[in-house]
Amino acid sequence: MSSPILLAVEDLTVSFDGFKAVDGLSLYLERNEVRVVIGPNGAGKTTLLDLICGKTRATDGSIKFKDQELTKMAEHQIVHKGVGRKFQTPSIYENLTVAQNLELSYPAGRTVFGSLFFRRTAAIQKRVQEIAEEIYLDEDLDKSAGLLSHGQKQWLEIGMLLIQDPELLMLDEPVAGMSVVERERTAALLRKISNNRSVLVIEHDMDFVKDIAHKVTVLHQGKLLAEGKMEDVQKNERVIEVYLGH
Ligand SMILES: Nc1ncnc2c1ncn2[C@@H]1O[C@H](COP(=O)(O)OP(=O)(O)OP(=O)(O)O)[C@@H](O)[C@H]1O
Repeated sequence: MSSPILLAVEDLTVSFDGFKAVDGLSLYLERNEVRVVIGPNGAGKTTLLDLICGKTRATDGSIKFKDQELTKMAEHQIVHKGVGRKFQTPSIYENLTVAQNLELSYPAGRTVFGSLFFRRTAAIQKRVQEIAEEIYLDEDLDKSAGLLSHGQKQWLEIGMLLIQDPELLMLDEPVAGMSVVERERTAALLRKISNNRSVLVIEHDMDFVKDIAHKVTVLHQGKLLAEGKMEDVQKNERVIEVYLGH
């Protein structure tokens, strides 16, 4: 049987000119877990995701994904291992349709960029349809992505990651700027996604966090301040002092 731990971060540190944005952090993420990382501005949340996806190099410590060390790998290799990352601003192709955006993200899609319109195989179309249903965009497949609402654009980008079937999906503030209804649908989407993959989310919206988190990790000044179920973390006096009380 495979280990329940999908991602093991141990003693991770990154120092920018002597300033430790992430400082001796350890964190273990299980398969099918939704983990939310919270903490005040500058706590090191985004830097943690940057380290895991290879955008930033660690100064010290280790990041193991399925027992393989990621800290020395290039970003594209990490993607290939099964780690998907969504940044705060959606990076979709606004002048292509929803379907085309998804097709381009299909694992073989980029290599057929030039001949995209001739290579819509049945397998790709089926997968695009499945993903579009999952992200609530199956009725908008032929719509230009630029015409979608802000929330729909966020879902499309999640779909563009899902079509690559990552085992770990990382999202930076996925519901920022979304309406209440869009937030609820995003929570349902993330719960569904985690049936067969792990999700690591940075979020400031506490109602949303309560809705999705199996466990919460609180960072403060690059270090682990608290970790556990949201109901317990909420009662932690230090967490209230540095973050939730504000
Ligand atoms: N490349 C870099 N060079 C120098 N300092 C950096 C770099 N990247 C991040 N930092 C610093 O590290 C600290 C942590 O930043 P980070 O963006 O990870 O915080 P955060 O918890 O995501 O905050 P927010 O909630 O505001 O997004 C900040 O003080 C930031 O200025």
